[in-house]
Amino acid sequence: MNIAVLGAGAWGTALAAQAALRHDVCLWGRDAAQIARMAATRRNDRYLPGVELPDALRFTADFEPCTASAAASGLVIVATPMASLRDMLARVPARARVAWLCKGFESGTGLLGHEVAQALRPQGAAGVLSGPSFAEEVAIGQPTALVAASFDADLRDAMVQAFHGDALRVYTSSDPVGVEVGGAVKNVLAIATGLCDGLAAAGVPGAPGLNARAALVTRGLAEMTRLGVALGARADTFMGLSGLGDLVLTATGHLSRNRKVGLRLAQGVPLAQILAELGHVAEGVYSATTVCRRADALGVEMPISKAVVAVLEGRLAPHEAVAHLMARNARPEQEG
Ligand SMILES: NC(=O)C1=CN([C@@H]2O[C@H](COP(=O)(O)OP(=O)(O)OC[C@H]3O[C@@H](n4cnc5c(N)ncnc54)[C@H](O)[C@@H]3O)[C@@H](O)[C@H]2O)C=CC1
Ligand SMILES: O=C(CO)COP(=O)(O)O
Repeated sequence: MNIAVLGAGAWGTALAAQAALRHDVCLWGRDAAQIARMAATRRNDRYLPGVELPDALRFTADFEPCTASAAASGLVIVATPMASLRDMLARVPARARVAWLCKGFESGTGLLGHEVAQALRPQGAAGVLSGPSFAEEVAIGQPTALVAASFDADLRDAMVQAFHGDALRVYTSSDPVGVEVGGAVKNVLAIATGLCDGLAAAGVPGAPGLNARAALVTRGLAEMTRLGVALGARADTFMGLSGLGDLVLTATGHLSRNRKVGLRLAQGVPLAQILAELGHVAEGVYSATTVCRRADALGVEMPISKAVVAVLEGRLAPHEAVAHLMARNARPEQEG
């Protein structure tokens, strides 16, 4: 299969490297100098240091030829952050089957990826590839399970054909709404668990511990599911790879950038400094406000996400956010 991967960050590079073991893959990046370095060294030292990239992987800074051949009969994968999805979808040829890897809500419009795609390419096959998958592990062939979601069965099959292999298991889902809500909200919740664990590590008296982290993950899953169902998702999607699976990974895994944001905020480091040091996108920082805005519009309660927004905006200190959550009234665990 002919595959174009658009965006040469950590995740685009890792997935392109895996797919290049079996397919003709072209990795496009906007920075011509970085692409030239990658072609010369067969490494991506800026975003995925220490990983040897396969000889067969092609690199280019030339958008049209890379997407034209994949659009004809293959697959185009958008691997940029959410903020650039609209721009990428507008540039990809209309006839292409296209899927994206980004996890978030579009700032400003508040749209999920499939909503952006519906607005820009109402007739086109579009989908999302998600699930618990740190780029660093996928890049070196460590076992990983993903979920390929689309309303279009043909596109789901194409994603399986492209990526299912020895190290990657690709499951399918016809619920892109649920898959996208899971991917977006788990980033916000990972900031929350990072905040808790950061307070504990700092030895703050009465700081939340392991009990609190388990409670955050579980109640976070409940609020993620509430929002998803209100947006038209199936509740059982949230018990799958893109919901519970990715939430557990990102909320507890030390490789998570979103979790790192929470840990560093708990140490009192200013957000701007954290983002500058990170060197990668942490989508939860940009999606948190939108998550709450969409939830408010639907009358969905999301107390953990709201506490994260208050900390990101500097309205609550991390320990105050925890106290705020603990002060909520008692309620039934299951609603409805
Ligand atoms: N890193 C990971 O383990 C995973 C990341 N994701 C998601 O994938 C998306 C990308 O993440 P990463 O690759 O990790 O980010 P990253 O921060 O490592 O790299 C982002 C890449 O996108 C490029 N980019 C940014 N704006 C662009 C534009 N307008 N046009 C073209 N290229 C542009 C940057 O130059 C950079 O190469 C995010 O939404 C993230 O949540 C999903 C699963 C795993
Ligand atoms: O989505 C991810 C793993 O599935 C990556 O999470 P972070 O962006 O928090 O590193």
